[in-house]
Amino acid sequence: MSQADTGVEDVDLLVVGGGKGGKTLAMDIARGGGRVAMVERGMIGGTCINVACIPTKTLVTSARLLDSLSRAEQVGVRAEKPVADLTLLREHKEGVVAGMVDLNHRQFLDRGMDFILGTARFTGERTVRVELNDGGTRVLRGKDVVINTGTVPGIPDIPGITEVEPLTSETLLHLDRIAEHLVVIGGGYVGLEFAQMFATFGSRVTVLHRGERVLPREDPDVSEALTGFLADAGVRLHTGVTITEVSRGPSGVTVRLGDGTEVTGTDVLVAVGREPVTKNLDLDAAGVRTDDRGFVRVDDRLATSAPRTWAVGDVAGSPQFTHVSLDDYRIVKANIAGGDRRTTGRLVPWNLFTTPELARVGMTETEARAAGHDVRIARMPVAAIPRARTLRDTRGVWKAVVDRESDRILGVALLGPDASEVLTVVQTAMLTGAPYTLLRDSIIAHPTMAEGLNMLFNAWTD
Ligand SMILES: Cc1cc2nc3c(=O)[nH]c(=O)nc-3n(C[C@H](O)[C@H](O)[C@H](O)COP(=O)(O)OP(=O)(O)OC[C@H]3O[C@@H](n4cnc5c(N)ncnc54)[C@H](O)[C@@H]3O)c2cc1C
Ligand SMILES: NC(=O)c1ccc[n+]([C@@H]2O[C@H](COP(=O)([O-])OP(=O)(O)OC[C@H]3O[C@@H](n4cnc5c(N)ncnc54)[C@H](O)[C@@H]3O)[C@@H](O)[C@H]2O)c1
Repeated sequence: MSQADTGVEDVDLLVVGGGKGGKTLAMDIARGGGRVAMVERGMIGGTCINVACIPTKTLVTSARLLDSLSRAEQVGVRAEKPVADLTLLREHKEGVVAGMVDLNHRQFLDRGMDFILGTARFTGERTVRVELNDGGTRVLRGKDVVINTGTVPGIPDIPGITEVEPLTSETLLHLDRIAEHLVVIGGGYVGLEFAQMFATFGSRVTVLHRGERVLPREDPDVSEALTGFLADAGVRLHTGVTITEVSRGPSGVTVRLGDGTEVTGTDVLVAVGREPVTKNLDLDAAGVRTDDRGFVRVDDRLATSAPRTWAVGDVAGSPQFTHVSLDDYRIVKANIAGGDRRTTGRLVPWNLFTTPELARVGMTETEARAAGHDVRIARMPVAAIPRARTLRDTRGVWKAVVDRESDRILGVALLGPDASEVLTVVQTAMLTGAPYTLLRDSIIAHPTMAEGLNMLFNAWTD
């Protein structure tokens, strides 16, 4: 690393914030011999492994085991009164997270990057000043700079909300207690995953959702099917609500609704979306423009308004999934090297890790019809799949949307056990442009959940 008289350290690549896309790029370029500095303010490995995907899915494993044990006798096993144990749950979650953080840290050092724990702030084009966590400052300038500072939980503008100090997806993971009655504001990904998990752990759970139905981007039949399974798990869902005020009293937190009714819980979780981490970055100094919500403005090459300054992941307004941040890395890596890779038209799968889980890729029926496709719809209960019978878990429904003219698969919604694994098979077929008949007519091993694809693409509703 070169250090001129000015005290500015020059590097080939400067990564600001160590999220999925940024850390992967930093490791890659450092391994190839480039001079790389990555600044991270505290979470080694980023949001996903510390306070988001990994801890939540680690706890989903616990909730699913409890769910399976509640049905143990159906599979010939007696399991006396299984319960969630707070201390063990915490140890389980912290063990998995610590293992991944440690692995990430060792990889950062092994690949030869300068991994800097501190908070970065721009002072000029492609230049940051870093307040080091252990004291002192450094100033770094990159030939290329990648902004990957992520998002944090948003707090809704509801009177009284700050005063009641609501839980967020991050603080709930401290697991100091299993709430007696958890009131969840927002029925999106975060709200629904936590709601079902805590209902299974033994909490009373009430979800208060603004829209007329949860997961409004999904077809109504799919979100209704999911809602039914949440109700079976004990989640009470109120849709179409307006929250007018929140206050804390002797019996807990009271949420007042627009129709005059009240819901009082021991704890309240806000899960109304996430905000970009750009406020204290002084992006103006770098010539980087943001949109009206604070996300970094990028073009479809993930270039910002400043030269050789890129943004990846949540902060760039990309769909908020770790695998998308990873794909942003592929795009920026190619473009830094002079290529022309773009985000336009990429096929993004995602999964909601409820039980059963919802796996999605491509268009919904509603979206496909709105886009002018003449569609065929295939729909099948999971109970039709032999593997589901052997699992004694026949909850769910699979749906496919196919273009009638070309036979190409436009999208699927798979609600059921192991749906997230089966999804990749469909996604791969879609990426190849194959007709649906590929999945209908391939030999798929029996008895697997994927075998259901042979059946789904024969289950036309019209
Ligand atoms: C509860 C929950 C569950 C989720 N589950 C899933 C899931 O199952 N699957 C999935 O694909 N996605 C999931 N997500 C979404 C996923 O976590 C995010 O999309 C992903 O983490 C975004 O990564 P990123 O690369 O944008 O940056 P992040 O991982 O957010 O990293 C940004 C980093 O920048 C650092 N930083 C910020 N400002 C500065 C600064 N000034 N100086 C230095 N460092 C800074 C932060 O400390 C942070 O480590 C979940 C999200 C939540 C909240
Ligand atoms: N399994 C996964 O991949 C996973 C899991 C969790 C989070 N995530 C990512 O994180 C993102 C953020 O998740 P999220 O659930 O916080 O946001 P979200 O945008 O998915 O859902 C928030 C919901 O809260 C509702 N809402 C907003 N304000 C409200 C209010 N005042 N009262 C009641 N309801 C209100 C909105 O209508 C919205 O549907 C997700 O969109 C997703 O990309 C992914």
